[in-house]
Amino acid sequence: MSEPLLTVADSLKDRARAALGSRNLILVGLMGAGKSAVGRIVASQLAIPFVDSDLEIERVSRMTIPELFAAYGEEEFRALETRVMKRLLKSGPRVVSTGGGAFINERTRKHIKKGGLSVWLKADLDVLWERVNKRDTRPLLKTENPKQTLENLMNARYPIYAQADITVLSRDVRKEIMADEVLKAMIEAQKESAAS
Ligand SMILES: Nc1ncnc2c1ncn2[C@@H]1O[C@H](COP(=O)(O)OP(=O)(O)OP(=O)(O)O)[C@@H](O)[C@H]1O
Ligand SMILES: O=C(O)C1=C[C@@H](O)[C@@H](O)[C@H](O)C1
Ligand SMILES: [Mg+2]
Repeated sequence: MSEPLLTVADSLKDRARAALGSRNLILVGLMGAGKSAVGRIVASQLAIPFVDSDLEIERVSRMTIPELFAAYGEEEFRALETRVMKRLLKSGPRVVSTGGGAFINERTRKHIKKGGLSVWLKADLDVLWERVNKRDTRPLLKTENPKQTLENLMNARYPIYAQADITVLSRDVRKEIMADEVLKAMIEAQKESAAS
């Protein structure tokens, strides 16, 4: 009896999984880009563990992120984020969705660069705003004009996110489609590095 043919979707997952090897896949980008939502789907497609650094920080500190910011300030939060990220990236493969500021912090960025393949989910202001304005759980956006703050963060941070290994445009399409785009970009990046 002949083997069943692989479907296109299966081969996409298998090829992306092979491209990753034992490295971690680390999603970076601004609040609302879809790191948590898309990362979870990508991990399930690749059949590897998923971890969200914001949730892990909340788990180990037994505090929410707004509580951490209020009690200790951003600097302490960043120090905790660096420690958590270093630990999460020690062994792979896994998909790690980061908090929006993780890749911006120099020490955390070093761990991410060393810890695997980084993917920037890059979105425009309107897409981000549409997603983040529904909840007020992000301390950095508790300002008089949060949309302007988001735009300022984009201007300051986009040149740094651009250092990620791969950039995927986070558009206003279903999360599953975005997850497939991440898998395709992983395969393309592997082809390019094999050719160079
Ligand atoms: N492609 C998408 N289509 C529709 N909704 C999306 C998409 N991606 C994300 N969302 C929704 O937008 C909101 C923000 O997404 P998510 O929490 O994944 O962002 P994030 O990049 O992890 O942000 P943060 O840095 O704050 O953790 C969520 O409610 C999520 O379900
Ligand atoms: O963009 C940021 O700096 C942040 C994003 C969130 O994921 C959280 O990590 C926190 O609210 C800070
Ligand atoms: Mg998130």
